[in-house]
Parts: sequence; structure tokens; C-alpha cells
Amino acid sequence: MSTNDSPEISAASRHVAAANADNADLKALIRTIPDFPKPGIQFRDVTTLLLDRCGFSSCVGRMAAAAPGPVDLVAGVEARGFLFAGALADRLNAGVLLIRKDGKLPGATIAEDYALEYGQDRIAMHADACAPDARVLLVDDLIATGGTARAAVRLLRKAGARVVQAQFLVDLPELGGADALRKDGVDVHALVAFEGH
Ligand SMILES: O=P(O)(O)OC[C@H]1O[C@H](OP(=O)(O)OP(=O)(O)O)[C@H](O)[C@@H]1O
Ligand SMILES: Nc1ncnc2[nH]cnc12
Repeated sequence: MSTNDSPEISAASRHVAAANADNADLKALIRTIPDFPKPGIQFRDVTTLLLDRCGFSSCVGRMAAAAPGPVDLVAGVEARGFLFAGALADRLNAGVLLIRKDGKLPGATIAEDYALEYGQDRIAMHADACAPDARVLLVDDLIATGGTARAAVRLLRKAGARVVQAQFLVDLPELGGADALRKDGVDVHALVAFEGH
């Protein structure tokens, strides 16, 4: 039996094919934890989707299907974004570019400050991580205020990259991040949306 005939891969492929407009099957795998990490935040917990073999595979397959042609690199934001970046880069035959919380990368870095829905942070990447005009797809598990993704796009552009798309499993549209990122000139694609914070 060839690898493509394996029952697990066939099941995952069927899930990719079964994608509907709002990806309700994926949405159902994401758990909501109220009041985490602080009162008033509805935390959209993707760990439950990650635990599901077909759910994660379908998610990455649908992300790959939405990619705008070949890309050189998939950039992922620490920490949850790394999971999607690694799997997506493998599907797209691209390299993986790590955008980390500041202070973790060993080489010369460039960094950007940003505001979160529930705090303040700073991300960094290696200054020499991408060639000029490299086609980079940015991916993260979720976009809320857009602070993280917008800082990541500023960083990538500072490094000379062309950010050809930003993809997210989850969009929280009421927080305006995806719209702000579009105004920054980025093609934004998200698989599911949750109303409410
Ligand atoms: O659109 P924003 O308002 O910037 O929020 C989205 C970011 O918040 C979460 O990461 P978090 O900083 O909590 O880090 P983690 O992945 O390490 O948990 C999420 O994974 C995004 O990166
Ligand atoms: N509401 C939320 N749920 C999960 N991750 C988040 N990151 C920022 N806001 C979030």
C-alpha cells in the first residue's frame, strides 16, 4: 500500500474536501474558556483542535489550499504560530522563519514592540533570515487586535520580505485586527471567526 492509500491520510483528505464556507467542523473543535487570562476575555483555545488528528490536518490542508502560489518562507509567531508554520511550510515546500519573543534568538536580531488584547510585548527575528524580496506567508493561530501580526509584518518588511499573505485559524473580527492588517496592505485569510472577545 502506498503512503497515499493509508486510511489516516485518506480520512484527512476527505476532511479537507469537506470544507464548507465557514469551516464549522474546525470551529466546533475550538474550545472557549471564559475569563482567561483575565476577567472578560473569552479565550479561544485551539489546543482542542490540535489534539484532533483530522482537525489539525484539515486545518493545515485548507491553509495550504488558500496560499497564493509558491512561497519561499512561512513565518510563524511564537508560540502557537510555530505549530501552524512548521506544518504549513512542509505542505508548501517552503522554509520556516521563526518570529520569537524578544531575547530568545542567538543571532543579530531586529525587533518590534506591540500591544496585545491583554498586555504588551516585543517580538524579534534574525536580521538575515530572509533574502530581499522573499515571498513570505505569515501564519498564526489567531488574530485579535492585530498587534502581534502587524508587528510581525513590520519586522518582515524591515528585513526586505514581501508578505504575500497572512493566514490565521481564528479571527476575532470585533477586535479589528484583520481589517487593520488589510489596511496595512496585507492579503488576510482566516478559516473561522468568533463573535465576542
Ligand atoms: O492579535 P493580537 O491581539 O496581537 O493577539 C493575537 C496573538 O495572541 C496570541 O499569542 P500570545 O501572545 O498570547 O502568545 P502564545 O502563542 O505564546 O500563547 C496568539 O497566538 C496571537 O499570536
Ligand atoms: N481571545 C483570545 N483567545 C485566544 N488567544 C488570544 N490571543 C489574543 N486574544 C485571544
